[in-house]
Amino acid sequence: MSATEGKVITCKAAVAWEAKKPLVIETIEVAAPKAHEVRIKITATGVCHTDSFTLSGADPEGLFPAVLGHEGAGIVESVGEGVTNFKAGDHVIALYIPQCNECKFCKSGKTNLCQKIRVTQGQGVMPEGTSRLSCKGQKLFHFMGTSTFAEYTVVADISLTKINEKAPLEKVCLLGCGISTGYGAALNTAKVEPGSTCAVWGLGAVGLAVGLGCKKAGAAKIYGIDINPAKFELAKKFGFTDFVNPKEVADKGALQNYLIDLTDGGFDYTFECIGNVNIMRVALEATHKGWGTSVVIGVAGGGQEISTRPFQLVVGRVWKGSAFGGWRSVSDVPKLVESYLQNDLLVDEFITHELKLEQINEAFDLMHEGKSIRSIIKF
Ligand SMILES: NC(=O)C1=CN([C@@H]2O[C@H](COP(=O)(O)OP(=O)(O)OC[C@H]3O[C@@H](n4cnc5c(N)ncnc54)[C@H](O)[C@@H]3O)[C@@H](O)[C@H]2O)C=CC1
Ligand SMILES: N[C@@H](CCC(=O)N[C@@H](CSC=O)C(=O)NCC(=O)O)C(=O)O
Ligand SMILES: [Zn+2]
Ligand SMILES: [Zn+2]
Repeated sequence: MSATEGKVITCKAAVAWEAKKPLVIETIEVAAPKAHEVRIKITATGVCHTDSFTLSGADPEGLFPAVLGHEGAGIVESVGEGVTNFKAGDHVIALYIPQCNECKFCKSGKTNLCQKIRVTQGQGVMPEGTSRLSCKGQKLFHFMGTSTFAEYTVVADISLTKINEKAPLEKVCLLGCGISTGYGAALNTAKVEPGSTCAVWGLGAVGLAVGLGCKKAGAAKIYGIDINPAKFELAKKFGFTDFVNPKEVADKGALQNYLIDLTDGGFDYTFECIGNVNIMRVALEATHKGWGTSVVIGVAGGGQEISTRPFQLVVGRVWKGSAFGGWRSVSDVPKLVESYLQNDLLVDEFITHELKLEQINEAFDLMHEGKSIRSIIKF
């Protein structure tokens, strides 16, 4: 039994008091876990573009004040009543898509989108309806069921997976979102085939991981498309074979037409990893007539809509979306950790910066300046 079990823990967290404002390092209170909840000591968290998206105010589900962060790993500090699958000391990764194995979605075998606690997760509270986080007497909202920008957090016991203790938590925390998302979008959602041609818009962690997935699937060509050419050299490590900077071909007409000419009819698979609805259209229309598949991964702001001529679909192009790469979180994330430990999945190569919690706003700046792939906050 830990010394803190059953007690409120006072610790540091980066609090998002309001949209569009830098995070503030505060002392917060983290209440003990209730039934079917687990309190974790977070040891490391990545900073994903989705954290920035929500902080920007564009997320219709964005609530403030909140503790953001959803790419975290750590060690179980204590468990609430009825928790049977975790104990203090377990090494874990927090999961923003849970896996209950009981809901209609889990039982369908057709999706990884467990809906057991999705409503309360979107309301920024635990499944029982209240928050475990507070600061200066004020309630803080949870974020994506994880809130990993804090030294301690509380998650539902279905929003957590136990991993091999040999795995370095400050690396494999990235399997809680970006890497798993891109890798799985290629393997599980698109189901890229050997010999195919692929194109990825947006060479952040998500896009680079799509490249890894396409390479694993045996793609013949993997195009990286980004307006920041500084990403191209690094992307070669992730399997990318060719690069296009849209700014450099802007005088050659619509990008999709340019790419269709360049590739003898278009790509077999394309992936949008930016969150830009105009690029989602370009990515769809750059796929090959008759069979091309385009996967939307990027998250676009509230009110944004995608459009294309329906004829694009009539003639066989397929538009799909992917959340967390289609992985069934509790079962699959430990397997991804094993792949990493067996040198079958790159993880370290995504990490460009290691920062302290006090430096978390620098992680957002580095992302916006295009200077980072992933910054890791080490606690
Ligand atoms: N569906 C899902 O499960 C998930 C979705 N996401 C979303 O995926 C997207 C990517 O996330 P990160 O890799 O963390 O972002 P990031 O900010 O690290 O990378 C985005 C990249 O897009 C490039 N870019 C921006 N505008 C562009 C344009 N017009 N044309 C070409 N390239 C352009 C940037 O230069 C940058 O390299 C975000 O929208 C994020 O919210 C992230 C994780 C999971
Ligand atoms: N809250 C947003 C949608 C945000 C979103 O699309 N989230 C992705 C994960 S992004 C991770 O970095 C996702 O998997 N969504 C599935 C879900 O159930 O939320 C909005 O309301 O538009
Ligand atoms: Zn993310
Ligand atoms: Zn479920």
